Amino acid sequence: MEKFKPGFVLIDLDGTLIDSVPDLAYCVDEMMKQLDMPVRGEDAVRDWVGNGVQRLTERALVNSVDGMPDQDLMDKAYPIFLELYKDNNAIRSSVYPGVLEGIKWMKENGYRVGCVTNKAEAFTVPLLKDKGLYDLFEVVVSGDTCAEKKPHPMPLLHAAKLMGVEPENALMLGDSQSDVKAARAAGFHIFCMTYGYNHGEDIRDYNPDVVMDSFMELPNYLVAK
Ligand SMILES: O=C(O)COP(=O)(O)O
Ligand SMILES: [Mg+2]
Repeated sequence: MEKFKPGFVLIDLDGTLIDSVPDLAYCVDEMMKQLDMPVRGEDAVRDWVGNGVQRLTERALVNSVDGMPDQDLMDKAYPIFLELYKDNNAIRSSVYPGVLEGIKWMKENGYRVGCVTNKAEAFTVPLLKDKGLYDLFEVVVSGDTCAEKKPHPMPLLHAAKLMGVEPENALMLGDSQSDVKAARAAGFHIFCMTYGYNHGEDIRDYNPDVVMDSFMELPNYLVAK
């Protein structure tokens, strides 16, 4: 692929910037204990992340990526999860190796960067701040910023509009099929990370433009200053 210089780079959070599963799994399992139900563990939770905390709670309750719990159970469980995650969203989570270096390289080379996530804003902002990432982004679009979440293109188009950049001139960095679908529908270029969460599937099967093992590989595809 020929190197290019997008006018804007929009980066996914969970599974791309930050390994947030340890905190999410802790909260899922504490919730399950409070409900007198079996704990689910990190491996299961890793396959369920990517569609927001409400969908994660539903999946934990039914112990499957598909299906819906009874509304009564959900009404009991979801406030428990939210309360737990409020105090446990940046404790066990960590920034992936290479992320800071990659973003620093982009900024040194004149790139403008933003963050887009399906995580609700009440959790997104404190997590990015705790990990020292928040100030790197010109725009942060959370799961409840727009009427639709990824895989819908709306959050990406919203970010591009705020930045005054045409979608065809924008690049998304993500980890999941929702990122690929949202980027394709919005007209963004899309690079994906191999290390993230994609419901247990290989992200290569979703044909992003580029697949990378680390943000350190960005200079292989993006033009330097
Ligand atoms: O599922 C979530 O809460 C967020 O996931 P995302 O940051 O990968 O969009
Ligand atoms: Mg993700």
